[in-house]
Amino acid sequence: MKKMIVRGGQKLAGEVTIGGAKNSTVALIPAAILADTPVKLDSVPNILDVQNLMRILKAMNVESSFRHGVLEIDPTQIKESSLPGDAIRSLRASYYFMGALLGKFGQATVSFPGGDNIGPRPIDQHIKGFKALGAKVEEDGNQVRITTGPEGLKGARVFFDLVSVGATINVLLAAVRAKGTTIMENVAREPEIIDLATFLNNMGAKIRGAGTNEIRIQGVDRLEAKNIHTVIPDRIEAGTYLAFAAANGEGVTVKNVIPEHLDPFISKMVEMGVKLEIGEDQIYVPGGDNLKPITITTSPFPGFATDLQQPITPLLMKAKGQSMIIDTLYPERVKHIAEMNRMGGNIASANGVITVQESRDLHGATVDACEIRAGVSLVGLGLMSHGTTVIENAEHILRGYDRIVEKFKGLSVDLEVVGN
Ligand SMILES: CC(=O)N[C@H]1[C@@H](OP(=O)(O)OP(=O)(O)OC[C@H]2O[C@@H](n3ccc(=O)[nH]c3=O)[C@H](O)[C@@H]2O)O[C@H](CO)[C@@H](O)[C@@H]1O
Ligand SMILES: C=C(OP(=O)(O)O)C(=O)O
Repeated sequence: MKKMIVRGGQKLAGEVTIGGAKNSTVALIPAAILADTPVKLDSVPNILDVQNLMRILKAMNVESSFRHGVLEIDPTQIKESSLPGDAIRSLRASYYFMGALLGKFGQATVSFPGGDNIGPRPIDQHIKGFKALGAKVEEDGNQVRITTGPEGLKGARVFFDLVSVGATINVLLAAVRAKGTTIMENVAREPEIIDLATFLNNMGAKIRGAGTNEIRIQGVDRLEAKNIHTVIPDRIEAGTYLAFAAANGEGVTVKNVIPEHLDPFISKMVEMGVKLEIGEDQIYVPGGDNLKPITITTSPFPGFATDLQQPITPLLMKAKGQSMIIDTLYPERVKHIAEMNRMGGNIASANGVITVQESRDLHGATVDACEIRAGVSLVGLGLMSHGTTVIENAEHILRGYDRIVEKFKGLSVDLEVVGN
């Protein structure tokens, strides 16, 4: 188990450069197996999810190498094989191999994925989409087996009952090489979906409408990578540093940001009274005082991201009065609350509403990361507290935060990761 040691009372100051988006990268890597040529991705974050995806690729005889943010993947010798269950279970996005393998071979056998423990995470909409394309889906214990007849996948119209990032991406991956046209309605509009569509279109795919609520895909026989694809900046990592800089900073510039991807988050910070200076691709945070409480309701993009409700919580704890969070996507995403209250917080959750009171007397404690965003929010709170905070199960944070120790060092903050 890895532990993160956070010494309280350290202020963030200086610059931090945001890495490539985890939630793009974890879709782009499975998508790479659809290519008939080697693929190169740039601005890839150095995170555990990438290492685990590389292990899954290796099991399929797909060689990959990762150096200085460049990930090279050679899927030309790919073989259908059984995939390592521990790697599959270590991250959510391993379920994208269902769509990608289905697109490539017309069949896939993949274990149920892992990912953050943030409440129920069904995959019924993914399965609905695969079935609409003509696949047969059987669940056998912990495995999902998806097959097609000799005809393979056939383009179809799919209407999703709810907006799901994962289902949109998974069905898109299957449809890219299906015969004919697929029309997906009520799809997610997250920037990471546009990034994936851009990557695939540059290889010859015919995907239109990514970023709107209807995507049309005309299946193609071949995909060839001609250029290196640069992953978009991680808006969740950016939001995390912006919130921590406002809560506990003395002037921080967050670089490599697409401010439009953070509109609802930025407007909530401004509503609190944080005086952000927003440039074309960077945001300066002078630190925040006399903050007003706010109410946040999470929703699919372009709404306030559920992945940022926990990272903004340390900032809400500085506001004068009670803030409220309603997480419509994951009402049970509350693992951080007990841990923060052990550090002197006063947070409660009832009937789907999280209430966050101002907390002045925060102190370090031994706490559990629980999951990626709960874990990182404890880093932010630890820095605002007296004494030392030890965050156990820090692997959760390292799943998705690129070179976090190095980045905090660049902000004059000394974090330590210990253990194996
Ligand atoms: C790797 C990745 O990109 N992860 C993100 C992705 O997760 P993920 O793709 O798993 O999240 P979804 O967008 O699918 O989930 C949205 C909501 O739909 C529900 N649902 C989803 C699929 C389904 O078949 N049936 C169903 O009921 C979920 O329980 C949830 O309440 O989007 C989430 C919501 O923005 C983010 O928190 C995650 O960081
Ligand atoms: C929930 C998240 O990730 P995943 O879907 O990979 O579990 C997240 O990034 O906040």
